[in-house]
Order: sequence, then structure tokens, then C-alpha cells
Amino acid sequence: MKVYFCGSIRGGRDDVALYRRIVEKLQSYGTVLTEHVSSTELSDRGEDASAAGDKFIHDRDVDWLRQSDVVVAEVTQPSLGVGYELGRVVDMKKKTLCMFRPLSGRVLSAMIRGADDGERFVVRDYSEDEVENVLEEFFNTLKRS
Ligand SMILES: O=c1[nH]c(=O)n([C@H]2C[C@H](O)[C@@H](COP(=O)(O)O)O2)cc1CO
Repeated sequence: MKVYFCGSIRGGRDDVALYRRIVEKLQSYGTVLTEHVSSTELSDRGEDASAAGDKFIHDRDVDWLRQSDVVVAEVTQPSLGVGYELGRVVDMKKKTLCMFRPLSGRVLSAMIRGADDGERFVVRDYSEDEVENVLEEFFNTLKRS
């Protein structure tokens, strides 16, 4: 199974330790195409600051999104890139889990929460200690569908 993980990069790296935990868990289910998103070596400058780099990143990531079987996004730290990826994914009709931590004090964008259809695109509120359980639940429902 190919998994695409979305997490904030230029939107801010505050949650990178959590991204690491998510990616480690996801790797027990399949190949994570975007493992770099969880790298502590990646700063909020992104992978490459050059203009050609940005086109490469965009085209590669959209291609990976197309290839993926399932998409998991941590959406607590607002990120234009993650929002864009999720918009594309809705059109691609991929099975998607968005994970949000209300204890952050933030309110999730209506364009993400409002896209929840209870089936293909699901938004799940959680707290940090529940990360692994939330992912287990999600992948168990995938097996059943
Ligand atoms: O260097 C990068 N590499 C990369 O793969 N991305 C993708 C994957 C992330 O899920 C998402 C993060 O977007 P943003 O940088 O706007 O927070 O975009 C984004 C950047 C930088 O924008």
C-alpha cells in the first residue's frame, strides 16, 4: 500500500515530532511516499529554496498523490501546501484521513472540516496520546471496506 502523508513544512514545523510518530506508524501499513515531511532536518524553508525546486516539488508531489492508495494529513498547523494537497485529493476521490488536535486552541478551516463526508474524506479530532490508536482505527476500517 502507498500512503501519502501531508504535514506542514513552510507553514511551520512545530509539530514535526508528531509527524515522525505518525510516519513511523504509517510505515507499518505500507510505503510512505512523503517520509521527508517528518524529517527533523527539514526546516520551514522546505526542501529546496530555488524556483526550479518548487516546480519539481509540486509536480513530484501531485504525481505521488495520484499514485497513493490512501492519504493521511495532520492538519493542526495551518499550511497552504497541505490545504492544496487536500483539495486535489478530494477531486482524485482518494480515501483520506485528516487529523486535528482541538487542544491546540485552533479552529480548523471550514474548507477542511466541511469537506468531511463521513466516508471517503474523514476529519478526526484527537489528542497527542491517541495518535497510534486513531491510525489503527482508520486502517482497520479500510480493511473492512
Ligand atoms: O519542500 C517541500 N516539500 C514538500 O513535499 N511539500 C509538500 C508536502 C507537505 O505535505 C506540504 C507542505 O506545504 P507547506 O510547505 O505549504 O506547509 O507540501 C512542501 C514543501 C515546501 O513548501
